[in-house]
Amino acid sequence: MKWLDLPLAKKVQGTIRLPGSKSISNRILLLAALAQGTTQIHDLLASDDTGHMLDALAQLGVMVTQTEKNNYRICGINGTFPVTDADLFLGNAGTAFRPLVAVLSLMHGHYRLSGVPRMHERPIADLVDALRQLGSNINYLGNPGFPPLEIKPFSPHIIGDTHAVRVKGNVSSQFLTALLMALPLSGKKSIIEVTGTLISQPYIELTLAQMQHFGVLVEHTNWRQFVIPTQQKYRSPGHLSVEGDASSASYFLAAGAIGNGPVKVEGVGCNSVQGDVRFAAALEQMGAKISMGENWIEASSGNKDVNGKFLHAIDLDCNHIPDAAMTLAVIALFADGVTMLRNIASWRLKETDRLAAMSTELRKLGASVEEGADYLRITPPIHGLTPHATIDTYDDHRMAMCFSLACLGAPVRINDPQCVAKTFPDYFERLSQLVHPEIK
Ligand SMILES: O=C(O)C1=C[C@@H](OP(=O)(O)O)[C@@H](O)[C@H](O)C1
Ligand SMILES: C=C(OP(=O)(O)O)C(=O)O
Repeated sequence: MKWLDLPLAKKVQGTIRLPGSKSISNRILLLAALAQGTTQIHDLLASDDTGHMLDALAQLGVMVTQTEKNNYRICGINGTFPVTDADLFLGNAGTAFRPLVAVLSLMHGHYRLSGVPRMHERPIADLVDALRQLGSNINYLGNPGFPPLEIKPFSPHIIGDTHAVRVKGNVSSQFLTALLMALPLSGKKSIIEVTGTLISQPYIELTLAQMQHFGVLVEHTNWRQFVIPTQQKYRSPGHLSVEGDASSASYFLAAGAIGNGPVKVEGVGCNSVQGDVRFAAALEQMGAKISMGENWIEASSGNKDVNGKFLHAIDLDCNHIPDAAMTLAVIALFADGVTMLRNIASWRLKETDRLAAMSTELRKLGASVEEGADYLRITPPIHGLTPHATIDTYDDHRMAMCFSLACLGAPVRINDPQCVAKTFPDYFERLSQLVHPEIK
């Protein structure tokens, strides 16, 4: 489908069972593959990003069995992949590409890793530089600093019993995640020092929590220095269930807050390990009514102000919720004033340059947008959203999902809606179960 026309919607109400978290799914797939023992995974996300991880693991010789629609059995390889020569295509999945580079670079095989053209524009030098300190043998096959990559057998630089490595934290937290997940394979004590400011920190907490499920404990000092004690091995916990995706929850919660609601999402709640649950707090700050249980969150509109607006503008540092912050940018169209979203420079390096894309598309709906190096300042249109805007999505699932919310203010056309397959293939079907077009 080349585009999807969404009619103006007025009533938004209902309950959605969320698909599994992308970030948890890809982490536990890799850890289950590396572990000793067999892991049964329940509620895995079915999407392009997890499909790439599953295919790569199968190519590397891991026994992967789908036991039910979203359930898998993974037979762990206890530290060494059986296949020592492979070409892996990983699409645009950062959560597959970066950890696999780190893990494979500590093994004794020949591997080539590539992705879609955009993946070849997403930087990886900070991770490669860190791995080279250990003796990894990685070459750039295209532009220096970017995928595709060739990995040759590991020849350790460090003869002693401690690996010490420095990694930059200010471009993507996925580089630190990749090192953390890979280094226990060495069996040595590892010390990782983060240089520069660590961005997207909740994703590191998520990494440590998943490693802990597989029996590896990491100590850290103020998120600057991480120590993996010697002789820790990944061991299967037997069974694991994947939480619902907190970033995917943001679109439905936003719909509830803009369009009366209530909208309830199930699968994620106050006990979640995902940083993006804190999107709910931002929404509450904007005036939405939020309630939460252990495994659910519900959002509905608060009280209208004198101008008939439910939602207040906010000024927020969004570094801790880089993905869900995109949803806030579209909610800003419905707020009573100027919204500032700060500290989001990493947006430029994701599925597209999200700062540029977001500014361009918000303007099509009538907003005035100031695009800074690391912020967006969004002034909503005074007289409602411009109807019948055609929104480009830049092969970015989150652009498509965020801008679907515009239909709560005006009819809108979403180009190339199928890009949601990266993390949420049936997003639009699920949305249509909640959002009811205005009946004339
Ligand atoms: O580790 C992860 O699962 C992720 C980390 C974040 O990336 P950055 O660390 O590059 O901000 C986030 O945007 C991405 O969707 C998933
Ligand atoms: C940045 C994202 O993906 P990736 O895991 O490919 O970095 C995202 O899902 O918003």
